Amino acid sequence: MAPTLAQPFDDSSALVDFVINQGNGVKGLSEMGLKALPKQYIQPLEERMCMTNVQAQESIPIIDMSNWHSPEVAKSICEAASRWGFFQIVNHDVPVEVLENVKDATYKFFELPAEVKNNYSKDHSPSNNVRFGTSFTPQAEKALEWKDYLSLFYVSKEEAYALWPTVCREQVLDFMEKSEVVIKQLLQVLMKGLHVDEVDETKQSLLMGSMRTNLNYYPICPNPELTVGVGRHSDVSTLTILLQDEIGGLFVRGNDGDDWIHVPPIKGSLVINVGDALQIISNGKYRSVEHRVVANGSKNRISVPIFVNPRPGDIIGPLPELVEKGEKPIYKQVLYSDYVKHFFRKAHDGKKTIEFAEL
Ligand SMILES: COc1cc(/C=C/C(=O)SCCNC(=O)CCNC(=O)[C@H](O)C(C)(C)COP(=O)(O)OP(=O)(O)OC[C@H]2O[C@@H](n3cnc4c(N)ncnc43)[C@H](O)[C@@H]2OP(=O)(O)O)ccc1O
Ligand SMILES: O=C(O)CCC(=O)C(=O)O
Ligand SMILES: [Fe+2]
Repeated sequence: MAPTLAQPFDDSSALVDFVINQGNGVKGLSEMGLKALPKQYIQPLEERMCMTNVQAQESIPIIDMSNWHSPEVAKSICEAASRWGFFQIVNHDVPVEVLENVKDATYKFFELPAEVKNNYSKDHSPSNNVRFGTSFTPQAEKALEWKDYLSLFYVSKEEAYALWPTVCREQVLDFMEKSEVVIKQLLQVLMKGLHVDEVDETKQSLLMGSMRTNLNYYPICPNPELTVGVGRHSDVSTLTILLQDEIGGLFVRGNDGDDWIHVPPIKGSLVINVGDALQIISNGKYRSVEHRVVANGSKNRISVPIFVNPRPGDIIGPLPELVEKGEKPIYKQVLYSDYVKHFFRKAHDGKKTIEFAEL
């Protein structure tokens, strides 16, 4: 029986069929006008956001990039990456219209009919490099997450033109291309902070040899307090460059390890965070920090992260420059694609992914 508002889903397989197999996603559930959250999305108490754990006085650093190569700015970037793992940048070189265009394109993609979006799902997409999905890894999760996404792994412009959805491909390509300048500035400063003065081609390729952009859509949720948009995790990237809209809802783990800090939307800014790959490469000097996204009861939210990564075939481990100076390595050498597969095969579990690389 087709789900209706009066008779939403008779069993779990009907929900999975509607949300995952038919490509309606949580956007489809939200637009049915459900009065209550389906039980599959109810998170255990300990995974729900509790406002008493929010540190309202704290905030992650906001860094003005107009003088990015000055010693003062470089120092604040390196300090933010080691202390917070997260910061926002303003006055960077990515034009504001590029940011606006990619947000509009994200809405355009999610407004497509479910059967069109479903052509990009794991079961139907012509390539693993383009994937429309919902939640994080539904087959491994006890409770699902209230998020739909399109994930685009960049290989070449030609492949993007051939495979990526027409409604968003140019805008995503433009966002990725224009962000490269700031990514290189940040990596140069961060490497200098490790006393690695030259980022040669080999190092550049290790740090930013592959890129993936996700378009995230968090629709209005009937009981936002019972679920999550994205559960606690750290990214597996080197750096993540995140564009969020004006709604808010991203929280970052505070320095004391218990509290959460909201990342307020700032028009024209980009949120930067250190991923596990950079924590490993820097032998723990720069920290990938746990973060999560809450669901919203009255507004749809979008975000567009660019995950800047090593290439899947790269071996990552603490930089030889650090170990040669006598630093004791705390991580082993791992094949990056093995690391990423380990991340994707389990539900979000905070900072646990990095244990895969610990010595
Ligand atoms: C989606 O919500 C998210 C995502 C994130 C992502 C954070 C990141 O940092 S993404 C950066 C990922 N790294 C790369 O893209 C590096 C380059 N790519 C690779 O190394 C490979 O493409 C691969 C990702 C390792 C996939 O390798 P492959 O050999 O093709 O193996 P598969 O069998 O296709 O995939 C393994 C396993 O992972 C699942 N998966 C793959 N890609 C994605 C994806 N984009 N989104 C979700 N899940 C993906 C796939 O389903 C497979 O699982 P099975 O159970 O089917 O075996 C952060 C937070 C979020 O909420
Ligand atoms: O939507 C956000 O603000 C963050 C999403 C996120 O953490 C991710 O996609 O890895
Ligand atoms: Fe993330």
